[in-house]
Amino acid sequence: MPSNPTSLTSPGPERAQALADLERLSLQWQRDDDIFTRLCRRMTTTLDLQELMAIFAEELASVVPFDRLSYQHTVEDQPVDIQIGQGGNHRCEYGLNLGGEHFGVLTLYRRLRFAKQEQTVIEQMLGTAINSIRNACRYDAMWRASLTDVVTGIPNKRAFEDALEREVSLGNRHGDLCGLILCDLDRFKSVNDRYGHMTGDRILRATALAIQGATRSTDTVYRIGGEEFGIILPHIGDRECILVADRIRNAITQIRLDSDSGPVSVTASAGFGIQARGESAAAWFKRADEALYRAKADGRDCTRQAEPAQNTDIAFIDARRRNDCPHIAHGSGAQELRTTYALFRPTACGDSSVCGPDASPPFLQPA
Ligand SMILES: Nc1nc2c(ncn2[C@@H]2O[C@H](COP(=O)(O)OP(=O)(O)OP(=O)(O)O)[C@@H](O)[C@H]2O)c(=O)[nH]1
Repeated sequence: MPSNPTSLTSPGPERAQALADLERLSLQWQRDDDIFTRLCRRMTTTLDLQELMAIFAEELASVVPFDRLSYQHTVEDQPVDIQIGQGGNHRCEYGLNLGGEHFGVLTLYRRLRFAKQEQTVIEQMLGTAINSIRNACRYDAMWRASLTDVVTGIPNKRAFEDALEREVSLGNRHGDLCGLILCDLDRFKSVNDRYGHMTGDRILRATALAIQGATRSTDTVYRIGGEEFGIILPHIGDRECILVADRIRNAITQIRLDSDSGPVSVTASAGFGIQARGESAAAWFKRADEALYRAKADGRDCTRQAEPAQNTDIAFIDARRRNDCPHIAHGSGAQELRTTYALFRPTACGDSSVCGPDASPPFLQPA
């Protein structure tokens, strides 16, 4: 520390001395690499709990070896379970609390019992890390809340859109196609009008549960509108998808709620479509939505299948070819592919089996 910080602002030789002290201090700080300072610096570089625990484990292992670190917590009703390393039958367990709030349980395992001195260092390191762990837990809670519907507690429209995009990328890359069911309660406005909004909310919650109960654990259910639900179903074909859509509608029809104005029940309409190769998320959703619209127009309480996708098979073939051809090296989705193909076509590599003139899909026109 400068011997007297106020001399930094006073003219004369005292200021020169204070500046020299300050410079020494800053150099010393930059050189300081004790374990606690380093841990503190590294723990502020991320808000991701998994990364944070990896940093903590790495720094701790450099002073107190251990076989396994386990961190368990519940954020927004969802379990967080991080495991680093394996083995060890002795354990030290720490409940992480700060300002009266709980931020999970961290447990260290080892074949050899932890000595008292080691426990002291572990506790000091946890004391250094706890603020960063708290910040990461809060960030995680906010992030999860932004993807969760407040009425039903299931993932919301934003989560649905992310998931649909993810499925489209996976489907186009691996050819493993998914089903999409859109399910909408019938004349829900009249339920609200007749039984009240609170009962309407209870119906929405019961619907979410009914859909989850009628689908596999690998399927995901989202509330994507007022009384509209989206269900993404991996590894499914047309025939199975219609059965699931009807099973969902049947489960919704079974819902019975008591209210001041008598028992409440609802029906639902559904539209579904299997993702087509090369199809964009927006186009896939639009097909399923049009099918739902037809189900409503056909009198409700029924399921309708989406029309087949347009041209996407050819676009998918082109996507495969694009990967093989160094001249056609970017873009994704059928729409973009057409442009990409048209732009890059004139400079194609000349290998006719990959991108020669004979292989040109008929709908692709030069830009
Ligand atoms: N209770 C409750 N109602 C909601 C919520 N969000 C939207 N709604 C209601 O859902 C109803 C949707 O009405 P409409 O879009 O006319 O559709 P509908 O009455 O179900 O008719 P169809 O879909 O054509 O069968 C409206 O009354 C909205 O107020 C919610 O979070 N809770």
